[in-house]
Amino acid sequence: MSNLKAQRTHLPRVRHASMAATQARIQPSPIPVDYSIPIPSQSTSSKSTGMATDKKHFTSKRFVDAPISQLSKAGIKHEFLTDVQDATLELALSGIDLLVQAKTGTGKTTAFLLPAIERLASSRSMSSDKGKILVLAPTRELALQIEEEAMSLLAHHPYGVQSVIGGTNINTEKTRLNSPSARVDILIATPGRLLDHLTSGLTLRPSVLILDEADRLLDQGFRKDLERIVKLLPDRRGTKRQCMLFSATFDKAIQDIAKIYLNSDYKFISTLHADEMNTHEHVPQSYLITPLEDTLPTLVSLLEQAGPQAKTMLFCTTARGTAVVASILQQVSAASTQSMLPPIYQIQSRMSQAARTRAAQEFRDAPEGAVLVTSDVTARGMDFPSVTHVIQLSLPSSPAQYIHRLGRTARAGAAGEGILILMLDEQFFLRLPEIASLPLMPYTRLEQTRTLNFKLDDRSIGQAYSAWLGFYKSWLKQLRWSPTELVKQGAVWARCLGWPNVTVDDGEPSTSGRAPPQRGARGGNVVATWIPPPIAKRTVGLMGLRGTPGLNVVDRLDDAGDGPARKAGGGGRGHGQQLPKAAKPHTEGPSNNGTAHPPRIRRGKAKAGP
Ligand SMILES: Nc1ncnc2c1ncn2[C@@H]1O[C@H](COP(=O)(O)OP(=O)(O)OP(=O)(O)O)[C@@H](O)[C@H]1O
Repeated sequence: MSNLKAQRTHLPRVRHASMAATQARIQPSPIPVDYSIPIPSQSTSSKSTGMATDKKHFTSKRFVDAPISQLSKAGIKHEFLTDVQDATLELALSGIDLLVQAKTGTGKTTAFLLPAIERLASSRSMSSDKGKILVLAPTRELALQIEEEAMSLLAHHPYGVQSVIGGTNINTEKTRLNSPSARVDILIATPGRLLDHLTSGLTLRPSVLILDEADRLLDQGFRKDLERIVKLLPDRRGTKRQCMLFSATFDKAIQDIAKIYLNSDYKFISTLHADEMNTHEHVPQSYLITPLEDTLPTLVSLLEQAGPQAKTMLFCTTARGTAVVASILQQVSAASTQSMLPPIYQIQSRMSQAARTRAAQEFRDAPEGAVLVTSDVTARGMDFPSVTHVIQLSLPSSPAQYIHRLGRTARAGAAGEGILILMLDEQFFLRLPEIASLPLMPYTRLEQTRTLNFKLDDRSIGQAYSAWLGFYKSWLKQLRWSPTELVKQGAVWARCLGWPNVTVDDGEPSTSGRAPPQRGARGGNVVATWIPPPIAKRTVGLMGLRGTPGLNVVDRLDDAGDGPARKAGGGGRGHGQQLPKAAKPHTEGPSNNGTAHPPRIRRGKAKAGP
């Protein structure tokens, strides 16, 4: 991946040569940056990667000289303020409302926490009110990370912090929130869980309200929750509540919505210069176009080329997709003694919160050599140290999401590299105005891809297939796909994941006069064919795909979630199965990559989210 990284010249089980044959041979080169500000603790190139680093988001102002308390100074681990910290500190201390845009990884968390803590300290209020500073974040992991940073900044203050997030025991949270002796001066929350508390009796009177990743919190997914939360807080006009909204991305529409939360004299601060890209210029960004069938082998080859020392975040489109890709990588890694893959971790919203938190911690602690396969739950705000590579597999959900995901590398002036893998029809993404203006170059360093051996269970393939259809359904217009084409492509993906052929009785008596090799229970020919994974009628309806040919629609999935609900003596997929009436089996597509077909397992409780 890095051109300076040692590359393998020969990969095992070579399948075909250069993917890049049709792409221009342009080598991404980092743009020279200004290193004039001395940062003694950090070098300008990364020893492990040789990649360029960028210190230009640091100022020459020191925290020791900043207008903040000694208690706060004692808790800060950094020497120089970043540009966003410098640009916002005094304004935020004055109590004015702020809308702040600054690049990923430039220290926005300190930029909002520090002045909020200072205002609390200067009020000298030691009341036991909870959540005097209320911080909202879109994901649980981010809320936990902000809590950590708040604890560190509060190390010498007499104040306390608590997070309230979904997926954890709400009663434990309530006990602390109801305890008069527990200090919860800063409350950090995900919107859904905060609403649960507010609607079950928690009263908050925050004097500072902060929205981190504010554009995400104000977009469709969270907007209603946010409106309800604000209604459950005291009317802003009757209080002197300060509101601060931070993100790396704010489009015009979101800026307009943001005004609802801000006083009319709010200040908009952007540390992005007018002609500057929203991503870091020193991060080489490249894209790789591949047929859908080659996506997984390409991905594995990329990861192997990065080598066992690379610390990579690999973003997938859906939670179910993340789970199958993680499983495939784990199997590929375990199966080959020659595998160059480092340990594989996984985070997605279908996992228990305990497993998510554990995976995040393990990946955070890995000094180098790890892959975190993840859905968008870690796309924003997460500050994993030393991430050398960000790979985005298939379409990001928006240009803003591309920027946030890429921002998981090259943080705080460190080095990094981003690679976007798109299938052929997804190339329109590169032409979107916000993306076309970025320094994205064709990736030309992939020499070989290889054949993969893995096994996924029916349930996982079925779920990933269904999630895939759901994800791409919302991109049909841009992909120029009809619903039928979507279903056809979904079948290709299911085959890539190893959904195998079955033998069916076609119900047709032989007309050839010759005896068929085998007769089925319906008296017809037993033939090998391919039937897509079953998908519940209700899901098909919700996706707006009712009546689309090529789906294997069933009334409902069985308990295992991997086949039609079985009645005595029939249904289900397997040897000698009858063709479902609604199913038009799709028989094209690649071979199943040599995958086998293990037993079914029970399906867990359904949860929503990436
Ligand atoms: N003044 C500073 N000097 C050096 N490092 C800093 C400074 N301020 C913050 N950092 C470090 O920079 C990293 C990124 O900070 P932070 O997570 O707050 O960035 P961010 O701007 O919020 O990023 P994102 O947009 O991805 O949420 C963290 O590891 C943090 O400790």
